[in-house]
Amino acid sequence: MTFGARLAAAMDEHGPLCVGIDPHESLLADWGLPDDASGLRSFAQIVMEAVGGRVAAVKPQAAFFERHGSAGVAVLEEVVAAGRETGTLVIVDAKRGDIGSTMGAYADAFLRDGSPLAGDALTVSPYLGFGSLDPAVDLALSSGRGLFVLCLTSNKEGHEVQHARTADGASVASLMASRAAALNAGSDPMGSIGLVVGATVGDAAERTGTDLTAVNGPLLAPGVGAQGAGAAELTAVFGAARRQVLASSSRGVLRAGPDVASLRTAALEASSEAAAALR
Ligand SMILES: O=C(O)c1cc(=O)[nH]c(=O)n1[C@@H]1O[C@H](COP(=O)(O)O)[C@@H](O)[C@H]1O
Repeated sequence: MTFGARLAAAMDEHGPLCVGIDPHESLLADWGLPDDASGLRSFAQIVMEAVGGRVAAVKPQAAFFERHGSAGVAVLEEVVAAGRETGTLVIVDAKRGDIGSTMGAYADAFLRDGSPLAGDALTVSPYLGFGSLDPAVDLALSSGRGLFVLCLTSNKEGHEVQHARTADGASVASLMASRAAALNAGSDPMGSIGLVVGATVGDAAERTGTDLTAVNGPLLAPGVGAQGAGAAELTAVFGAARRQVLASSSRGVLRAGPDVASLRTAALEASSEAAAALR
């Protein structure tokens, strides 16, 4: 089964929410955990116990694991394995992007069957040119995995690049979206090459001429919760494309920990809110 089909089924079953696993130093402290690999492991285990099998997806943010060195990367591998065991899709948020030949090695690490870091999808940056992602696109599609390509990001600096216009007047963001659309053409219920479009971006899709409905792929929408976006923003930003959206919240949910039951309640509430906003 393709990633697009598996994600559509998971969203139907659990609601359109991805819980971000971002073990910030401050969250580890709030949870009474040490800022080392053992604290990271406890944090990740608590999150997976709370939400594994109950939300559509989780999104471990690689940097928070990498900052603990190889022992932290081992915990990221454990999160990938826990997702597989609980039937929860894992989007590894590593935002990789490089020249094609090196991109092949990143693809091998994050998208190859049998690699311990290969979840169900990977976030990638197309700002070395969308074509530089080809090795990742090829391996994702041939292994039943997916990609989320940065398109309109939630940070305030993103417009410098993403809203810029090329010589023929098209915005960079709209070009990224049309490249994803071409890869997803004809897929049912949706393709496996998604985009990242922040829930905080307001009317950026319209202003940049980015046709999100035409993408026919999943739209990962971070920015829910801690960055200020809620139900109203999800509805306004995505409009007719809202059925493709996987809303993503990290700190907004994680703040409810470390109690497993409270964390689970926060995740399920966020999932219901996203479902209502995106219905
Ligand atoms: O690709 C992402 O996930 C991402 C893209 C984007 O445009 N904005 C964004 O915040 N993210 C990630 O989503 C998460 C947001 O975390 P919270 O603000 O705590 O919900 C972080 O892991 C970010 O790296």
